Amino acid sequence: MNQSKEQRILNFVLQNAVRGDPCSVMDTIDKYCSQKEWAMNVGNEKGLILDKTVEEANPSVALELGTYCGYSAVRISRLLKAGARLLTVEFNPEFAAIAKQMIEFAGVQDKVKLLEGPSEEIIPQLKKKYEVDTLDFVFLDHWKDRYTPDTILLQECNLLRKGSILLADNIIFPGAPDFLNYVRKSPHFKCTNYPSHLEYMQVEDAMEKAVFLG
Ligand SMILES: O=C(NC/C=C/[C@H]1O[C@@H](n2cnc3cncnc32)[C@H](O)[C@@H]1O)c1cc([N+](=O)[O-])cc(O)c1O
Ligand SMILES: [Mg+2]
Repeated sequence: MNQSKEQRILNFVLQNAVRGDPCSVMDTIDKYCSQKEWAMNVGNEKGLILDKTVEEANPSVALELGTYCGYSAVRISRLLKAGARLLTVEFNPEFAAIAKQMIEFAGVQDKVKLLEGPSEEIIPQLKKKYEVDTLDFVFLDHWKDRYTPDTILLQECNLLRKGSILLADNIIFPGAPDFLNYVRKSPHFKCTNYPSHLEYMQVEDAMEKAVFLG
């Protein structure tokens, strides 16, 4: 059976990146996806906005919705302080298996916990099953129509605290109009827009930061 694109990306990393070096893994994925096959990794331009926001949050506990191949899980976890952890949620078993190998190859497996399943099921389990008190940082990069319901669910589960930072990818392309409307209209969030470009393309895109005000 011929390989999936995600398997080809992983193989290219295993053969070309430096084991235990997160930056090498990120650069190798970006090289493959800009030169050979496009894929929906956050990429290096929006990745720099992600880096700065993670550094601002300096999270002890971070959540990512939509692991895909693990590019942003590697990107985020490489910046975490000692003892901090990233929980990343992925419901596609094939992508989860790829991401697990990507995370291990990058050497960040001790900082990352990959939770396999739909976000709407996992989020309500975070406190009891995964021993989360509150989340310091959340990266939303899963199906765009899940951004709003999951942001509401995070609040309902008391997983956000004053100052929790949400960062959402793809505000312009493919777009998350209802999420943008929701957070910008809500008195509970202070929003900032970061114009950028779609990964590996000269297409406008943006990220939105939404700080929870309690
Ligand atoms: O569609 C995009 N992203 C959706 C990402 C989806 C990823 O998150 C998982 N997922 C989805 N709901 C989930 C719920 N629970 C768990 N995993 C979930 C999917 O199995 C996939 O691995 C996208 C598209 C473009 N684009 O140019 O077209 C560019 C981007 O940067 C993108 O992020
Ligand atoms: Mg994205």
